[in-house]
Amino acid sequence: MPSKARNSGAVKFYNLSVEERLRVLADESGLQEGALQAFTAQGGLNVEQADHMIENVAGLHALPLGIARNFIVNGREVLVPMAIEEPSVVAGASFMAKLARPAGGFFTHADPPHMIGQMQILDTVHPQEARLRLLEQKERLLDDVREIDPLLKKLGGGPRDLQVRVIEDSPIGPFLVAHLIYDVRDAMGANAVNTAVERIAPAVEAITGGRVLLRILSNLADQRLARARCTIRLADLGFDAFTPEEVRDGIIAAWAFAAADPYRAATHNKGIMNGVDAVVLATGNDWRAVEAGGHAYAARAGRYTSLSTWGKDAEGNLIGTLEMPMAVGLVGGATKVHPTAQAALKLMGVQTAAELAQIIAAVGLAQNLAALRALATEGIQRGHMSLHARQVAIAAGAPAELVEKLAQQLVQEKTVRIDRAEEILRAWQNQ
Ligand SMILES: CC(C)(COP(=O)([O-])OP(=O)([O-])OC[C@H]1O[C@@H](n2cnc3c(N)ncnc32)[C@H](O)[C@@H]1OP(=O)([O-])[O-])[C@@H](O)C(=O)NCCC(=O)NCCSC(=O)C[C@@](C)(O)CC(=O)[O-]
Ligand SMILES: NC(=O)C1=CN([C@@H]2O[C@H](COP(=O)(O)OP(=O)(O)OC[C@H]3O[C@@H](n4cnc5c(N)ncnc54)[C@H](OP(=O)(O)O)[C@@H]3O)[C@@H](O)[C@H]2O)C=CC1
Repeated sequence: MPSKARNSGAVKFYNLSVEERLRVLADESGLQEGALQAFTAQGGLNVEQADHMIENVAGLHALPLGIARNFIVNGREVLVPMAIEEPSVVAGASFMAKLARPAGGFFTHADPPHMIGQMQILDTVHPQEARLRLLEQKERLLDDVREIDPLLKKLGGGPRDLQVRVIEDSPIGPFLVAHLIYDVRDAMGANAVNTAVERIAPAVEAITGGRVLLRILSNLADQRLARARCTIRLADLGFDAFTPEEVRDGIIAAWAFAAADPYRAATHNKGIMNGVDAVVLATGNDWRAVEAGGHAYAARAGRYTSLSTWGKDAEGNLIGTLEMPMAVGLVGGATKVHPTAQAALKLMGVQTAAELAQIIAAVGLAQNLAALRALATEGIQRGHMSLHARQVAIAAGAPAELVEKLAQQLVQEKTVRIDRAEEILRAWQNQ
């Protein structure tokens, strides 16, 4: 069901209580009363459910779930759930989505959900000849794979290609690698792919005369890229004493640093992953898989670099792009089991895994912009630390009724430090 969210920037959402926010979200998304119950402590994952998810369960580990506002993705208003412990990320994403709105928000698309299953083929007498034998039998092998999963076949998924290459230089000498390209539809796809490569391995051994050792999905899902772009009008970039041109050119120079230097690129991409991981996590998807894929893709040319690009268009507006592997699903893993993940998907109103992947790319790009805009102007600490101050106040032992007051005091003093927070608390208690 598509989300009916109206212009989510119209409400000062962050000034509401948690209960009021839930009511606003239900109203904006057109969901039934109670559909977002899973966002509350009473309605989320319980220990009994958790006990069936992993091993040796001893309890639950909760994270804050915030909602990024103002996102327009391909013309549609989207409310974006983000599970993250770090202050200023949700605010930064919401702010940049607001800046992107006048030029239409985010424009995204994604490749078909093609995942790669790898087979490592050892002990062939002549790897190059074995490669050709395998390619000659490609259609027969793909036909065999097609029959493994009738549901996926019915849904329009299944095998798409078999690619074979020889790795000439490895610590154990040359060997053959086959990639089964598999359309996993709305799944992340690890299980379907792993099943398929394990099933066809004996046939691969018979054809090549070799021994198939590893049969496993590759997390470098470079056949399943998600892409997002946005334009920020020059006029909307001015900020404090900084002219729009200074902000734009600062952002471009900050990106150039990441494009050219891996030490900076790691931090730059961490900023992108602040947004990406938070949505991946909120929807019950495997963030290790997305992280591994993203960083491997960033190093694909043999040198680790930025996942995004920033530049200017003919009118001088700022333009940003992000392209990265996005292996996320709507059906498998924890997405179907975790009640909060189910509610998060409903709130976004996504129908396909590809649609979810595109929203995640948009959030990654917005998050990158938030960090670059702050870094290239006032620095990261003012915006970040003023929101971080509440966490420092809690860590210093402030009771709930004093958290906000203490945080404000720390920000005012420009000393967001736990020792100072403890000192202030002691002074208040002795009054
Ligand atoms: C934090 C802001 C947004 C403040 O920015 P500001 O200028 O103080 O904000 P504002 O009060 O003018 O409000 C502007 C908009 O921000 C949002 N906003 C504002 N306050 C809130 C709030 N309390 N709760 C929710 N949303 C908030 C909201 O959308 C609001 O619009 P409105 O709704 O009022 O029309 C800005 O300073 C910012 O974007 N900073 C960067 C945040 C960031 O990148 N955090 C990541 C943590 S640092 C890191 O891990 C990565 C890094 C930095 O190393 C990556 C890298 O190096 O590239
Ligand atoms: N390297 C990695 O990243 C690895 C990750 N994992 C884990 O794998 C999990 C994700 O695996 P995944 O295979 O997605 O999950 P599942 O196997 O749980 O779910 C996918 C299955 O759901 C069924 N299905 C129902 N409807 C659809 C639909 N519309 N589109 C596609 N499939 C549908 C299909 O199974 P059927 O046809 O059989 O009913 C499909 O194979 C994650 O938990 C991840 O952590 C595991 C191993 C390695």
